[in-house]
Amino acid sequence: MDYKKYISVVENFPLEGIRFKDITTLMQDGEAYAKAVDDIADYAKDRNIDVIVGPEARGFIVGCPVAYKLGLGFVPVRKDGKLPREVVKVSYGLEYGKDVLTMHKDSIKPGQRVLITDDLLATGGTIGATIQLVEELGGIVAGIAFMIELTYLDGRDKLTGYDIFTLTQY
Ligand SMILES: O=P(O)(O)OC[C@H]1O[C@H](OP(=O)(O)OP(=O)(O)O)[C@H](O)[C@@H]1O
Ligand SMILES: Nc1ncnc2[nH]cnc12
Repeated sequence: MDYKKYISVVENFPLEGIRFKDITTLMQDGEAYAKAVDDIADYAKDRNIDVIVGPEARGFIVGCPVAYKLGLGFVPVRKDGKLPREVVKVSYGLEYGKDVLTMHKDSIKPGQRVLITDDLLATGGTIGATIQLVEELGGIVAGIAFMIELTYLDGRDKLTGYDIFTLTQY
């Protein structure tokens, strides 16, 4: 599928100079959204995944339907102050800011094989922080899947040693 046909590129959002890749137009199209989920689920199938992990908010849009399709659980990674029980925390930088991510301490069991999902790989800050949280809990990052990769930001360089799958690249 030519995913770029369904993704909108918005200039200067949310800041001057950023070319925002908007997946809401892809999600609006049932066939394109289903194909994106199926392609990521196919990638995950041979990787012996126990659980899917995705960061708020767009990581949920990708990870939850993949988890449902594979019959697996989904663990949310959330910004600080959103999860009600004991958490592990990490701070990280993004293409346009800085934030703190958290995960419930009991959400991953040591040795579980994890697929991390998100809509987009930019600088790799969000996924680098998500990997740190998963590994702090003893999880094994068995794969990382994105709909979009912004190759000009070299996010992959922060993720060397991990298996990365992306549906389309800019
Ligand atoms: O590779 P990075 O430089 O970390 O950038 C990519 C991240 O930025 C966006 O999330 P954002 O923090 O804007 O939050 P949202 O999903 O809640 O919109 C996007 O959904 C990725 O998670
Ligand atoms: N250029 C971009 N478009 C959409 N989401 C993003 N997250 C970080 N950079 C982004």
